[in-house]
Amino acid sequence: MKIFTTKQIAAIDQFTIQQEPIASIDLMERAALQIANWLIHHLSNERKIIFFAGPGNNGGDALAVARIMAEHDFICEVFLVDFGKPLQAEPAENWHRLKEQGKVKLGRIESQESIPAVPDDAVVVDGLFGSGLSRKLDGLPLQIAAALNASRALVVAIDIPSGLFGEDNSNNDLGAVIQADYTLTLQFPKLSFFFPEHEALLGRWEVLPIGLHPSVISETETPFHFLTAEEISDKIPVRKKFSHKGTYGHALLIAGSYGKVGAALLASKACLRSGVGLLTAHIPHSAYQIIQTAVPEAMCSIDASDLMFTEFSDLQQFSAVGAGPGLGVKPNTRKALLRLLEASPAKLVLDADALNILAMHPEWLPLLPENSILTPHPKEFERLVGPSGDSYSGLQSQLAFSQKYKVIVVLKGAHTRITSPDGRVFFNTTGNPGMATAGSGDVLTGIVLGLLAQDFEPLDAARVAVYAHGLAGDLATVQCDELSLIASDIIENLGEAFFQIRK
Ligand SMILES: NC(=O)C1=CN([C@@H]2O[C@H](COP(=O)(O)OP(=O)(O)OC[C@H]3O[C@@H](n4cnc5c(N)ncnc54)[C@H](OP(=O)(O)O)[C@@H]3O)[C@@H](O)[C@H]2O)[C@H](O)CC1
Ligand SMILES: [K+]
Repeated sequence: MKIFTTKQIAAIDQFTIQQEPIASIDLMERAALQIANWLIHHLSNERKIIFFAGPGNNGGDALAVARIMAEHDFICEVFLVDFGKPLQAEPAENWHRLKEQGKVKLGRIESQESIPAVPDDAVVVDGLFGSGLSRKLDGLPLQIAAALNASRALVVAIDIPSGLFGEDNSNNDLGAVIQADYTLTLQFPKLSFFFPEHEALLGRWEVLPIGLHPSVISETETPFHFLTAEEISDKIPVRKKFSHKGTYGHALLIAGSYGKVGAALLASKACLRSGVGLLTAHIPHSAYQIIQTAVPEAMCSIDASDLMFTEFSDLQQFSAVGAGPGLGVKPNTRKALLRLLEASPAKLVLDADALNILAMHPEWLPLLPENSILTPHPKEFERLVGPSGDSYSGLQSQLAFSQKYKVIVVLKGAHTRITSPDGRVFFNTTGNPGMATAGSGDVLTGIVLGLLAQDFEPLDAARVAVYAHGLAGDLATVQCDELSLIASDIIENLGEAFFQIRK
């Protein structure tokens, strides 16, 4: 699904008003009804709701929601922030409707002294600023945000917590932003919702549809997307009756070293659970019995070294190669990785120590075959590209790296993000904090490898693998607390995850 910038959303909004057609006051009412409906279903009407309304349409939404909630017998109080200019258009009309209704206590905030005390058991609806925020908070809005952040009331933000920009917050002061417990965002999540440092500002966020016009949504281009099952399900082919294991590719996994054989084991199992026809695990001699016993479905290619990866044979027979989990970074392993890059496998996924070796030898980066998939966690990514500060800047570095070396980068995290050499970005929406556990990344590498070997387009392999990996992790928590989740649980649930994606 597409993620639009706040500027694009305003344009889509205008198009909807003209083409549907719908009056802008009625579109605001539609948004307000959605928000009010959510609040009515999630809150007790014994809790007082205090609305803070700003000068723009975000404030207009808040005024309309207060009126609707009052009709449903909620105790509402509204504070309009007075910026010394009269309200315009839809916000002015909603202020008028609220006064006419006469069910809501109305107040104005003109200075710090008139900021009301907020009881701990109240609910605050933040309608100060939304997607029209033009500068970071200062003066009175900053004082209001500080007062709300100091209170223990539950805060629900309309569209976006006031003070947070929809995209680039690299120059923002995040301490000045209103900290919401819930963010009810209209029609589309904003780009900044996918960045970890904003988690505490957004709380839990939900997207409420307001019926913006489908044709303009499909015509408006954006590089930013989030992954949904609907958009990837057709990438997973239905198996043909007369197919055989040769139809589904032969993967070579180069993984494990003495003391880190588990990484090879987890990646092998995950690869096999992802539909590959044949898997050869290239492992040090000492890992042979372990792998043959624990993963009897895999064939083994045994390194001359007892301890680590130092050599490989002809790559001709393999449809995809994966390297990295548990390899270590010893000099002989580094040399062998260089030879692997020089052999230029057509489909390649690199993870963990393979990436650490690349960070030690950035001069090898140009050897990466086009459309190779790299799956770093944030620390590995930082070793590769250097520190990049906030997430927005980090995203720019990730895109630049993908474009420079023509590779797909899968940066693992709460919203794992995939950048492609053509400039597109995909954020994942599955997964949970229980997956921050040893071996979870090895499982992802195995899935990517399994899909690549079956001849998935590399970008599709990355997208399906990331989504399925997260979904399997989510399914694992149905029976098991996040705290107890281990990487093997993700593998156990892969079958059900693929099943659900296909549906
Ligand atoms: N399509 C939709 O999603 C719909 C969204 N709706 C709601 O509309 C807002 C966006 O409304 P908009 O009026 O464009 O913007 P805001 O309400 O966020 O605020 C703009 C006004 O605030 C002033 N402003 C901006 N930043 C500051 C600041 N830091 N300090 C003080 N004042 C500020 C701005 O003044 P300027 O000087 O910048 O002109 C404006 O006066 C969206 O978020 C939704 O809630 C619709 O209701 C339905 C469709
Ligand atoms: K807001």
